Amino acid sequence: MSVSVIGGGAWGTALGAMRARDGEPVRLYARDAESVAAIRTTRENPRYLPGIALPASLEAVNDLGLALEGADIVLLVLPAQALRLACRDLKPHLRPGAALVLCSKGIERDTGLFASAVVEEELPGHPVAVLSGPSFASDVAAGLPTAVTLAASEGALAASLAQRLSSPAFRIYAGDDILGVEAGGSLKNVLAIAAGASAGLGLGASALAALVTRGFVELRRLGEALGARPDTLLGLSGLGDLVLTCSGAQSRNFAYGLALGRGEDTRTLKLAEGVYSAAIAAQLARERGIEAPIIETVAAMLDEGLPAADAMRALLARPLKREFD
Ligand SMILES: NC(=O)C1=CN([C@@H]2O[C@H](COP(=O)(O)OP(=O)(O)OC[C@H]3O[C@@H](n4cnc5c(N)ncnc54)[C@H](OP(=O)(O)O)[C@@H]3O)[C@@H](O)[C@H]2O)C=CC1
Ligand SMILES: O=C(CO)COP(=O)(O)O
Repeated sequence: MSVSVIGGGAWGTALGAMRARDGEPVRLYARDAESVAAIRTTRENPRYLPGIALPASLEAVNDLGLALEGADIVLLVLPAQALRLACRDLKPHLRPGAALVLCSKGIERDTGLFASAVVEEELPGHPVAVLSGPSFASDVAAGLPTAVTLAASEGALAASLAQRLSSPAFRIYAGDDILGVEAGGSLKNVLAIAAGASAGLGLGASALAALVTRGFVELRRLGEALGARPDTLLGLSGLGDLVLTCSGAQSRNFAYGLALGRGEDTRTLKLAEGVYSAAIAAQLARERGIEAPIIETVAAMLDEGLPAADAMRALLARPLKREFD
């Protein structure tokens, strides 16, 4: 069963390198011809993963047809907002029955859909799984130990993909709660922006712990309202990834919040999926009558220009209440 990776950014390159480390041939599609040329000649992806040597059996290509030729397992590793259009480009080249493993962590802004629902609409008939959990691209590309979740609606598919895609340093736990995995992976990015803003304002480690904990309450409330199972949200793809992403500036979402807190320019920062998911996450919460003040506050900072200091003051000024309702 051959594996192809679509998306030559940090995460696609890291996952391709992880699979190719033991000499397995893996094709990595990047739409940017310069990145492809650089990977082929220097065995590095200088734009997205500088300084990390890529295995020789990872073949970078700029042609979707070639990337997907004979591929039985296709990892889609794209920003959530780019996924729908990319699916339309992939469609004519996909092998019938090829399994699609979705690696985006975000909510489509215009529809409120997670990746699996987008792919269901655009590429019906393909078996679908989602891969998510605490895993920085640079750690995985460097071969450091990582554990993540892979969920598919059929348990047998999840188990076989987990077996096929795991490596000694990349442990994949199988599951069947696609929506739970997607909700955790998307909402933790929004919450990490709040954590970064708190750090950028110099509010200290205690405030950070409070934000992460109360953020997790929101992740659980909204995740469950969207149909996630409680256990999933407590697992690697929920609590696990929230903890990692709120742990420091190695996270792009945390780094984005840090810049907001410090009043720095955010325009040149790397992809932070939470920026694109915050407003729709807040809307999904409102529509379901879910109290999500941290998510609402992040959306207000991003979309209404609410200064980070005012945002944190507003959170602190909320009426006191029981911890658990
Ligand atoms: N980085 C990480 O540690 C992790 C990331 N993720 C998730 O993976 C997803 C991708 O993130 P990541 O790889 O880090 O992001 P990057 O910003 O590093 O890379 C994004 C890649 O997607 C490509 N791309 C964008 N739009 C399209 C398109 N329409 N067709 C083809 N390629 C396209 C970009 O190409 P171009 O260069 O031409 O713009 C680029 O190669 C996100 O949802 C992220 O949350 C999940 C786990 C870990
Ligand atoms: O999803 C990630 C870690 O699990 C990567 O987080 P960032 O996108 O914030 O860097």
